[in-house]
Amino acid sequence: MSYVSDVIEQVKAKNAEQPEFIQAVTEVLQSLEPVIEAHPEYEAAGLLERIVEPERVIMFRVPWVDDAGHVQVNRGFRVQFNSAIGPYKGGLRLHPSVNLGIIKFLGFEQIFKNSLTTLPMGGGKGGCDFDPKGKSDGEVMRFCQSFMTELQRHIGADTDVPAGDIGTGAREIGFMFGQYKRLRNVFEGVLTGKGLAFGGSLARTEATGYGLVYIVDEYLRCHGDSLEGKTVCVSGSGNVAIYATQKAQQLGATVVTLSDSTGWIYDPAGIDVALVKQIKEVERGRISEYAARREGVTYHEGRGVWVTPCDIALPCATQNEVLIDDVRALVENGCKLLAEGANMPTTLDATEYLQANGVAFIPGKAANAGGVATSGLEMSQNSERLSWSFEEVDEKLHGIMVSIYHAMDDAAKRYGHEGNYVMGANIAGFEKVAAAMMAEGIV
Ligand SMILES: NC(=O)C1=CN([C@@H]2O[C@H](COP(=O)(O)OP(=O)(O)OC[C@H]3O[C@@H](n4cnc5c(N)ncnc54)[C@H](O)[C@@H]3O)[C@@H](O)[C@H]2O)C=CC1
Ligand SMILES: O=C(O)CCC(=O)C(=O)O
Repeated sequence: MSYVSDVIEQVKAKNAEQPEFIQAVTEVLQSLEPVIEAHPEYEAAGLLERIVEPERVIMFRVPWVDDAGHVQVNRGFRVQFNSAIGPYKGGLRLHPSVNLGIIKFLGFEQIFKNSLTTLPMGGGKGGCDFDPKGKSDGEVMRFCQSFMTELQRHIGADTDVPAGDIGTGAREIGFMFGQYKRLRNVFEGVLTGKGLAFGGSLARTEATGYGLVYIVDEYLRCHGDSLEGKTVCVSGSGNVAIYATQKAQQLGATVVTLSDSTGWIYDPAGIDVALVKQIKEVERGRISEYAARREGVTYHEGRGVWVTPCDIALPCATQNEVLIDDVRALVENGCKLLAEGANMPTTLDATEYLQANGVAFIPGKAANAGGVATSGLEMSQNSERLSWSFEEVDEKLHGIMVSIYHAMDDAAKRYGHEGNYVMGANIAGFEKVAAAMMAEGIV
């Protein structure tokens, strides 16, 4: 058995109840096989055994009182996965499905994604099985204060810098920042995605969605094509989905679908972004309301976005939302490119099917890295106590996405797998982390 297969088996045995973590590790390690073969010193240094084990896992009680006066208890997590190239960095997910395995998969992916940005950020992720949906602002505030009361002792601007993810937007980050400052008596860039009035960066809100479209645009440009006139399917209707839709349409594409956990909409005229923002960001309502308010739109219960014919698919909701039947439909309908806005939205078999059928596949750790890259730019602004203009941040974001495309494309070519961006992104992200871990000794 090869060193890589051996470590994958160890991870499966040790983490049998964490399927998403096993899935992420399997995908990354398998694609690193040629790099590991070229570097026998990695095995001697136990590099892979160390990289799949978080440096620290923190799990804690989050008690809070709801509006009816009842005590509620949730389970909070922070996985500080790898600090070889910088302070831990990664979002906080608030969703009832959150468990240790999901946070570990997200933290593991974050190591390589953050490395791809070229900025000095290690990998981490956290969250809680709390559901902000249907809660009052007061309940969300009391929850966030309780969550931060424990988390604050483990984080800091040079130690670990959390941010948003599913269920954690500007409101939640504001409440958490307020509690951190109150308990630690220090005003520092301990979180990113902050409001503009207290150290947030312009363009961080838009960054993940815009970055996704920038990398797609660079891929198309390098293949003599563009977004002009393309039909695009997007899933989700949160932060990433909204700004990916906006940028794709600004560059001449028509986005015809969006979804949430209850259903999806088809709008052949192209999504009205202002209406989605009103429903999702202001009213915190359901995507079904979009169909009720706009002519010519159909609403479907359940999942099903990927049966819609499109040139480009951008899954922007959650993990494992693109299954084998979905990709069969996409291929059948002539889809030419899938880029992951969400983290690991495509299952392993679906990914392989796309690659085998000539669909370009850009994995999340490259395609959605614009969010954390702009968080890195927010950290730089906080450190120098300055704020850059929207145009300046957006231009840097664009440059980073273009460089990620070429880093992943070059790495795939260097190892003889041109066009395999899963391999390219994993290898390019791994190389810097591996070099740092080797230099830092057995820690
Ligand atoms: N916000 C960010 O900067 C970044 C987010 N991501 C990833 O992008 C994805 C979306 O995150 P955000 O837009 O920030 O979250 P969000 O909370 O703003 O939106 C999430 C969207 O996904 C939908 N969704 C969640 N679970 C679902 C399910 N089981 N089935 C169908 N739809 C579901 C929600 O209804 C919502 O529309 C996640 O995978 C996240 O990890 C990745 C990089 C950065
Ligand atoms: O902006 C950040 O620090 C984290 C973004 C994130 O959670 C992600 O890239 O999945």
